[in-house]
Amino acid sequence: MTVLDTSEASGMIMNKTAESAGMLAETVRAGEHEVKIAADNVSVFYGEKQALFDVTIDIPARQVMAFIGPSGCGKSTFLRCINRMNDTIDICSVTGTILIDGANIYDAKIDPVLLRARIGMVFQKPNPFPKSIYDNISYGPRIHGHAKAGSEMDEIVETSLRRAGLWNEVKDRLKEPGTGLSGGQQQRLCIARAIAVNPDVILMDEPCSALDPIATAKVEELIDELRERYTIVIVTHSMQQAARVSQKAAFFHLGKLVEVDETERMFTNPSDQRTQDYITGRFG
Ligand SMILES: Nc1ncnc2c1ncn2[C@@H]1O[C@H](COP(=O)(O)OP(=O)(O)OP(=O)(O)O)[C@@H](O)[C@H]1O
Repeated sequence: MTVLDTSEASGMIMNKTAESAGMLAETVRAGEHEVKIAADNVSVFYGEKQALFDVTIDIPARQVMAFIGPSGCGKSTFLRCINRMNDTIDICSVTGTILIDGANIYDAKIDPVLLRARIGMVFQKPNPFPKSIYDNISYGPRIHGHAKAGSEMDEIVETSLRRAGLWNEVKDRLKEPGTGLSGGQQQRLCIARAIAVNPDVILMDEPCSALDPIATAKVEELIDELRERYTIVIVTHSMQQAARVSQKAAFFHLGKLVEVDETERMFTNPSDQRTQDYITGRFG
């Protein structure tokens, strides 16, 4: 694996260079939303076992797309393909292509560590570092060379916490440990941490499943605000949550992508019987 320097890698992955702008144009369909992520025939194997079958999907920029489907259908597996987290699982192999802004993220020249810095991820359970609130946010920008300590870093920390809707709650306790916050605050801290490295895609794997209804409502509100700036993909078990936060939904079943549509249309008028059965609670 070639290790690229940050500027080269971010250029390859995200910047609208002349080349990627040209490729991007190919991925934009007339009259549709700009495509941010284009997956083509993606299959995933855990050893001999195939978990995902030929998934082809376009994920629009600056919208929220929800991945829904019964347990074990491959939602998280596919989410992890988008930032190459599956690379960290020894027995896992991925075939097919995924383009982000027209650049193939599985290209041999892409360093997955740098890729993951450009694609934020928020997990089921809030997982702040055992560090202060400030250091939770400043860690990423520092190791990726976005800013040094000082006023520049203070500004990144404040902006990230403001965007995550947490600033007013923590501005007087930035030196206290992140783990001392409530569960909902910790999850918003993790979202702020993801935002701090200036990604344009944020992946969320059941981000509210460990939260109470009030904290869930806050995170959902936040997701709605964040879509102005970021492309968000969220795995959720909750149909209500998918309906509340997403504009598009993708329904997976037994490792196959069954249907992708506007969330509202999928929930009122699904085109596949399996989707209909799932959303009406017949299985899953
Ligand atoms: N690390 C792994 N090793 C082996 N098999 C795995 C691994 N991770 C997932 N799988 C298998 O891949 C399939 C898809 O799992 P995945 O976790 O992606 O589904 P999911 O739809 O996200 O499920 P859930 O909603 O329960 O989280 C399942 O059969 C699962 O057992």
